[in-house]
Amino acid sequence: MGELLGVAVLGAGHMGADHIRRLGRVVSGARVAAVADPDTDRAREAVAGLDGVSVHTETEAALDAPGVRAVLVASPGPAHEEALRAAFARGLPVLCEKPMVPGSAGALRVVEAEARLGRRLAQIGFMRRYDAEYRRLKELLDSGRLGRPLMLHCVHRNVSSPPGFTSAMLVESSVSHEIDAARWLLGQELTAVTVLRPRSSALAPEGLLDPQFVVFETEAGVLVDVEVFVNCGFGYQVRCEAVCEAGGARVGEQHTMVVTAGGEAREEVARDYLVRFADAYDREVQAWVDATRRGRVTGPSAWDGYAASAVAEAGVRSLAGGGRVAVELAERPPLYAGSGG
Ligand SMILES: NC(=O)C1=CN([C@@H]2O[C@H](COP(=O)(O)OP(=O)(O)OC[C@H]3O[C@@H](n4cnc5c(N)ncnc54)[C@H](O)[C@@H]3O)[C@@H](O)[C@H]2O)C=CC1
Ligand SMILES: O=C1[C@@H](O)[C@H](O)[C@@H](O)[C@H](O)[C@H]1O
Repeated sequence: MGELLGVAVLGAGHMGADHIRRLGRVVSGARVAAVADPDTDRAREAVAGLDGVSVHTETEAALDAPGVRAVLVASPGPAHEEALRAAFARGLPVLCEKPMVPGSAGALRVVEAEARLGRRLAQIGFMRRYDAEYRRLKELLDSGRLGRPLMLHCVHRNVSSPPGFTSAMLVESSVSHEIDAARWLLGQELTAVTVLRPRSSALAPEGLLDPQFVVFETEAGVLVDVEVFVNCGFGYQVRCEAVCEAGGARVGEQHTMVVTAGGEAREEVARDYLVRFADAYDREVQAWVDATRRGRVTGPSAWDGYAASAVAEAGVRSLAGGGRVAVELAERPPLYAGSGG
């Protein structure tokens, strides 16, 4: 069906390399046209075996490379605002990894820049919305069969944190997924956050507050708790249980194979998000490619990215000893009516 969508990928690290593989070999309708990464060796390694990809050190050079019609941003969060603005300036649709921009001020600047364009160009990489289990949970909650949701209990565990991961990033980077998932599942904004600090694990790097226990309140009085533990050592686990007036539902427990041998049953645990959410990333990127080729923008919006950053920022203030911190959201521009919570 027509010409392949030429994509410029910014950042060829863990996520960028995986998205390059996905665009080049998994999804249909797209090809990698250009890659930008200051580490050109890493970029070249990521595109090995793919034809017709130009490699650059600068964002602008990649966006202006021949054949580029869309952008996938997989650079570190602090580089996202500049990348989004460069894409907007060229009218290029963009799939931007989370967090859209760390910090509410920069995230709001992105929302305002897109609102000035008068049309959506950005989709934010909250892939849980494309995970089969989370989608079933969303459908069940929306059906009303369980009555009104009262609480969500969430678990988010990583084997180990990457170098440079800070205590604030447990909220800004890891829990940003639960913030978006809760807003989406419940169809409500989160209005306050309290971050509690249990004693830190001996497996956590010196000075890292890990684990943390985060409690969100929503505008309709639902409580959402999240255990986030990014150096648990034993596996990647993401779970969510909804407790409603007429029943409950859990996701995230069966995403595995159970091996029975030698008189015992052994359950495999994913090692990381690339394994646990492989299908969700595939569906996310395929949906983005399909919509982009039809001239549409769907999925989590820049407003959803902003709301997640504003909630996370309140969480970081709470983590720093602020107790219960209220979330202040800017007025939602009409462009985003019906978007997210
Ligand atoms: N959706 C998800 O589940 C996940 C999302 N992420 C997000 O993906 C993004 C990248 O994370 P990782 O791949 O883990 O980081 P990484 O550190 O593995 O890779 C980042 C790459 O970006 C490059 N880079 C740095 N500045 C750049 C710039 N201005 N322009 C282009 N490239 C630049 C670095 O040289 C590096 O190769 C982050 O926003 C992160 O939060 C990461 C892991 C999972
Ligand atoms: O987005 C992600 C990482 O950036 C983050 O660091 C991890 O905690 C999450 O599990 C992963 O999905």
